[in-house]
Amino acid sequence: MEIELPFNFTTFILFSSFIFLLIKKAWNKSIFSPKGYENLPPSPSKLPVIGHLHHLVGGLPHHTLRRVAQKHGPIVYLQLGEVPSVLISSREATKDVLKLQDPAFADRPESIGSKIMWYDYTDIAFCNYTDYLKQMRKICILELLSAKNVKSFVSIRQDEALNLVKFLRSSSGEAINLTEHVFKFTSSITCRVTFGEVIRDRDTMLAMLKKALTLAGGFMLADFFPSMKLLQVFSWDRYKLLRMRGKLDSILDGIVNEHKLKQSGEFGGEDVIDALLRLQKSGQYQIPITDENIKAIIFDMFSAGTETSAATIDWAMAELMRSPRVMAKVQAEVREAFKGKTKIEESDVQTLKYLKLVIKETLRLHPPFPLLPRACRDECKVDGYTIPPKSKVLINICSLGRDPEYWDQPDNFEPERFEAINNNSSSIDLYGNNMELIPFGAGRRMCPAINFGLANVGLSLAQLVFFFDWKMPQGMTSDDIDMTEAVGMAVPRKAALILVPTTSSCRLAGMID
Ligand code: HEM
Repeated sequence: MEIELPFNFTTFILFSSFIFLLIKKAWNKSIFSPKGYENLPPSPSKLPVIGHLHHLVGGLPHHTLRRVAQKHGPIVYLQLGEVPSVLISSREATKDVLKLQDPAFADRPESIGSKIMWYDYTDIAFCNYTDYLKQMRKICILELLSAKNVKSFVSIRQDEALNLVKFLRSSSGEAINLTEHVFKFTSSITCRVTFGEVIRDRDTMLAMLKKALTLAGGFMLADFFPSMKLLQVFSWDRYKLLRMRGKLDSILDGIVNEHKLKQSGEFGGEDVIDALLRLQKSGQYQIPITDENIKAIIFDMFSAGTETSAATIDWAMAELMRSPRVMAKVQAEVREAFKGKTKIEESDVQTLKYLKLVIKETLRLHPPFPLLPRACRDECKVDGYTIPPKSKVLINICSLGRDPEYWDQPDNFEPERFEAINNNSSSIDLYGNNMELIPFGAGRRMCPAINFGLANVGLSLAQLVFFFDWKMPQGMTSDDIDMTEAVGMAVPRKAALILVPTTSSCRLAGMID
């Protein structure tokens, strides 16, 4: 997410007038300094009006902020425009925020993008920690993504993995866009789980989602000056968001109404919308569930479930291609485990120890959400420093995963780091217990779908390396794989991964025909 800078002429005029007004206001009232707070965390140099915003320029925010932390320490106070913000980059401070003081930091920061697209924060991911959120998270964990339901999604997952394998077999020896097909794979699973089918508007929704996720990260210029309503009104991005929301609303209205007429899910006859409609009708919850709430939650599932898993599979394949040793080792493990089988079962995937390490290492280097956004409602203390009320708190998962204090040769892709005996990293899990590795977050806002996400990633990767050998397109080597990250809330790779699958017929025989 780079900051949107208003460089076209019309906005330049508006922007100049706005800056003039701000300077005047700031001069008179010093509006943006958090007055009265002693012992704020250390800060870099600050400019009038924009505060520390200039420190975000020059790359994606998790990288620019990592550089800020390297210079100023693990807890840094930043005044991003009008928004008091705190950057957290050490294991100890993260534990303080996500574990020891979890309830105090369980809100989410506001952003125009998430407010518009996620129904005024009535979803789960962007909602503050209110009674409504507690109720909806409970529903999500007990009814929608319970271990029982995640198991019942197995047939959907296997079906879609098979479709992917069949497509790749038909393209054997040809260069294909793996990124695109992996994205289709994860979005088909999320669609079928959420809507009961791969909806005809899937591609429109995916295109909207990509744009919405880019704008929802809280890095739009207007997000930094919430009191400047004019800036919001004239924001071109806000206009784009409102148009997208209108379109999204009519698609989701159609889907919810269809479900009201006919129960159409495929696992146990109930998909996520069916389950939400059932709970709405039962009236068993203290806070009534409205149709708007249902639309917010299903867009949440669709958005949180699609790009995160797709990006993880894509990064893992890119890393495996760049590391033939690891690719050979994981292929050997998977091929040995599936030898003689006629079907790949999820229970078999669960036994693949090295594959699990590959996934862990991928998530360490490439967490889909490198900056965990939290907010505190009241004044708090972290490591003795004052965190002003309503601060935006950004936990830099990317810094934690690559800190040389916690990891040997942190930039190397070395799945073995998690298995070495007498190595502290061997006991590190993904469940929010070890703050140096928290790709699913931690504490009461931790990802409620960790098992679902890991199952999607595990099954697809196992099939990709079991059935196929992978080569670079002619004239290219694995050094040509571009590992640049793209702008987006879940940070995917910028360039598509173009690879050539080849397969041996004996491995496919009996398995997919
Ligand atoms: C590799 C896959 C995934 C990764 C790495 C991931 C990561 C995350 C992270 C970092 C958070 C924020 C946690 C925090 O603030 O502490 C989160 C929240 C969330 N995730 Fe996931 N996720 C994945 C897959 C999924 C899937 C498949 C779904 C649903 C179908 C999902 C649904 C959610 C929801 C609803 C939240 C909001 C929870 C809240 O704010 O209380 N995620 N996820």
